[in-house]
Amino acid sequence: MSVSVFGAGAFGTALAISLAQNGPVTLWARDVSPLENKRQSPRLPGITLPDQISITGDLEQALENDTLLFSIPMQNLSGFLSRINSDLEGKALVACCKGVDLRSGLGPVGILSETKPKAQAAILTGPSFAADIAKGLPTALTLACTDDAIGKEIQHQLSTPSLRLYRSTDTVGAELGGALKNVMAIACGAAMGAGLGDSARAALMTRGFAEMTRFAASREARPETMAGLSGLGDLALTCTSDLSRNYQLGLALGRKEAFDPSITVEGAATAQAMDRIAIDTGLSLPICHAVAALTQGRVTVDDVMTQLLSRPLKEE
Ligand SMILES: NC(=O)C1=CN([C@@H]2O[C@H](COP(=O)(O)OP(=O)(O)OC[C@H]3O[C@@H](n4cnc5c(N)ncnc54)[C@H](O)[C@@H]3O)[C@@H](O)[C@H]2O)C=CC1
Ligand SMILES: O=C(CO)COP(=O)(O)O
Repeated sequence: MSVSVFGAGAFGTALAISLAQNGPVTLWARDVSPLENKRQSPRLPGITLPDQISITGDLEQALENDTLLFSIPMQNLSGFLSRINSDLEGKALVACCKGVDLRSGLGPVGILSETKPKAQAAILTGPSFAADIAKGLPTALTLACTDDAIGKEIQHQLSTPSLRLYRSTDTVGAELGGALKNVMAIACGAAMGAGLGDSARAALMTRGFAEMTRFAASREARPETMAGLSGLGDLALTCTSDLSRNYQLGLALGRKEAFDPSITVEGAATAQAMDRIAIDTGLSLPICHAVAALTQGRVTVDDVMTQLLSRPLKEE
């Protein structure tokens, strides 16, 4: 089966580099010139693309392959898919992005399924920094697809000597884990940036995980998915590493420093999307609510901590 990756940012390029160990890969980019000139992505400087990767800006050509990976930021995924006229029947569409779409409240699998119902949607998600994947460092991810036979094919096709994929049929749980852990990483970064300490971060990670699990249960996701790579695994990575952009945004907010708005930070829009869902459904999602207010500049870290700590005492 042949593979195309759409989106030549850090993650799309890293995946293409890893997959090139298995055979030819097509990498579609909005702007091919930096890739063609230097055989490097500006988002992954210093890492040269292997010859197995063909770069193209021609959407139709890239769509000819059987398995299509979408590494486009979440808030742009729906708009990008609307540019594709074909129904992509018979193809496997693998979401490689994390978040909840602000307009629809859907995750990436939901967007793929709604836009291209004749194709098979799946998601590749879990703890992985693009630079680690591109360097061939060992990484384990979740590949979730509701059709287990197709999931098995994709799992084998996308596993490489350094990228180990675990399979699941719980696409809802997998997409929620990846989306929500970014919100929690902003909260943890903010706590650390404001000097609140490691104990506060541990509390936020744990209560954040409880919030993720509670919301996932309301969507009938499986608890073990939340406890796996796509949930707890990615939460642990993103809430504790300075390499995470979501955590970096949190640090900047906690330190009252500016943050470059061109950097892809999925958790900010996702917090807003989750806050809307919480209002609509009556579910309690206090950390999502706090991060939505914080990233929109409506409150300070001090306000957020006062709000969170003054909530009524409850059972764990
Ligand atoms: N960078 C990382 O370590 C990881 C990123 N991810 C996820 O991958 C997704 C993409 O993130 P990155 O690659 O890191 O971001 P990035 O900022 O490095 O790259 C985003 C790419 O998407 C392209 N793009 C943006 N809007 C587009 C549109 N409307 N049409 C076509 N192309 C468009 C940009 O040109 C750019 O090449 C995010 O959802 C992120 O959460 C997941 C795991 C690891
Ligand atoms: O999703 C990631 C790690 O699994 C990357 O995290 P950031 O988007 O916060 O950099």
